[in-house]
Amino acid sequence: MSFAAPHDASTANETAIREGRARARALIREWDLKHAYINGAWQDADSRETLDVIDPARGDVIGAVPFMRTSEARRAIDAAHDAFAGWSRKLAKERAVILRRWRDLLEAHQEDLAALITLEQGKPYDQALREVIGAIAYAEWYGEEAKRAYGQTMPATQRDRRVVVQKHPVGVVAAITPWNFPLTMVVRKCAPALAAGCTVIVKPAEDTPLSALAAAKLAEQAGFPAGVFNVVTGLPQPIAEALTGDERVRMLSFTGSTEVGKRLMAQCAPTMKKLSLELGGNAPFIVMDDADIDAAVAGAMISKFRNSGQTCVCANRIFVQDGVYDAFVSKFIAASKAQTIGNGFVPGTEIGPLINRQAVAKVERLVENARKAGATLVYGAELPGEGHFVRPLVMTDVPHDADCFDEELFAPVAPIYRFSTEAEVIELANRVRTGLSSYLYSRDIGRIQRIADRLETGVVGINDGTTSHEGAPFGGVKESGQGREGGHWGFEEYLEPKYLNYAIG
Ligand SMILES: NC(=O)c1ccc[n+]([C@@H]2O[C@H](COP(=O)([O-])OP(=O)(O)OC[C@H]3O[C@@H](n4cnc5c(N)ncnc54)[C@H](O)[C@@H]3O)[C@@H](O)[C@H]2O)c1
Ligand SMILES: O=C[C@H](O)CS(=O)(=O)O
Repeated sequence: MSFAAPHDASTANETAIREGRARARALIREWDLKHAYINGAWQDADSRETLDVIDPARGDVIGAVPFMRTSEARRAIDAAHDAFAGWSRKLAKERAVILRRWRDLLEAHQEDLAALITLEQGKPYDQALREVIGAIAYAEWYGEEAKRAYGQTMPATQRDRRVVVQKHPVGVVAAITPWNFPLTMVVRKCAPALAAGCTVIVKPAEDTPLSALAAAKLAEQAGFPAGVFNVVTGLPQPIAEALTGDERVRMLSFTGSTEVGKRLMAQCAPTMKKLSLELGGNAPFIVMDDADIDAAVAGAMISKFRNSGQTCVCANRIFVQDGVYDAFVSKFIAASKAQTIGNGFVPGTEIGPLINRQAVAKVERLVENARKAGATLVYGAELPGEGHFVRPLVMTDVPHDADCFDEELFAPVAPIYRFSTEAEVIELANRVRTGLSSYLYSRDIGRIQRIADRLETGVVGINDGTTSHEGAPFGGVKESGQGREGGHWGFEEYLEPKYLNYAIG
């Protein structure tokens, strides 16, 4: 399968691309984003080796970061461990002030940070800006939450006893983050951890390390003490082995694929680390006969194609009930055809490139498998492609035993499945090993509640294709992970309760 070329390289588009790239590259240059950040110092790899960072839209090198391995990861653990006593003993209010400064700096630089995200990850600029706004929201939330690590007293069961419950920070936290939200995933983990009094070592995805380094630059300016916030760059395994194998690291917070999550879970077992795992999804998007079809199409477009289909909550299986199937399919194809694909810096672009060649190869494999299994490709032009661009693809008649029923497509490819009854679609929706998010379009409140009660996911969008909220407990069940991010739930992940039992004589 070949891939769409970016929309026409008109003068106006080329100017927008040139200016956007220039803005992002100026940030990389002026903030000197070519060193990792350990113990309050910007450091190179011990070997002086570097890893290139690639623009997924153009395929060219846009930067380079230190290729660090075990020794540098150990130095980061030393720093975080040494800094923990001082940071955890600060008043919650003192930590809150620094977090608020970090939030304000993220906001002050939001447009430059968005340009950096578009350059290293490829998403359209307006979506990148929304990502930065999302990161600001998490930093704001946890700057406030820092002061709410509330304990508890409880009625004594003996006259000469009193019980007091306190909350204590877990300790040193390792945070391993994905490439699809290169800034928000860092802030969504580090803000609650830092608010709780933990110290953090971040290992960002090797495809998108620059946003994490930019976050560190602003953390330094915000006043986090040396060793409290560290970023180690490089290929994952040697760094992750050091982080998971060291007993001084008391928690791993990981966002990424279920496959890697399982591996890291096993690596953490010997040192009994606390885990927060935000793993893979495979969202069912359910459209009932009584749904508002136009609203369902609009919601499916957002849920399917946001971030070029590269989010953990993207609709991965679209289920449409018999009575509205033909109407939905024709409207959805028309809307898909209208999507503007190309370089994320061009205003109005809705779909950018996939992150890398492996992602393109994966979607090629899944589409070819579905076609051979009997799926019909009802829209998806065979265009000469370049880079990592994949035009929106709509498939119908997809068999339930096609690989894409169980695997995340992580691309702008929409498999549509027909169903007849509530019971059938609930069984189909739940027939997978993951359970992160799901979507349900209906106007019958009884039907909505009946189905939502039985969907095996951590998040349900009701007549809505997006579900992000910094105060809500985001996370999944089954093989989508454990733990939650967002709100007080995300804060408690980084706290341990301790109860004091007083004999008062
Ligand atoms: N649940 C969520 O909140 C959420 C959010 C974003 C992405 N995801 C999931 O992440 C996946 C896509 O992201 P991805 O491709 O970056 O995932 P990935 O698992 O390949 O990589 C995620 C992170 O893990 C690191 N990593 C990779 N292999 C490793 C190993 N063997 N040991 C240690 N670390 C390793 C990577 O360098 C990266 O930093 C999808 O499955 C998506 O659903 C989930
Ligand atoms: O990709 C995973 C993100 O968590 C999706 S969202 O930004 O939280 O909706």
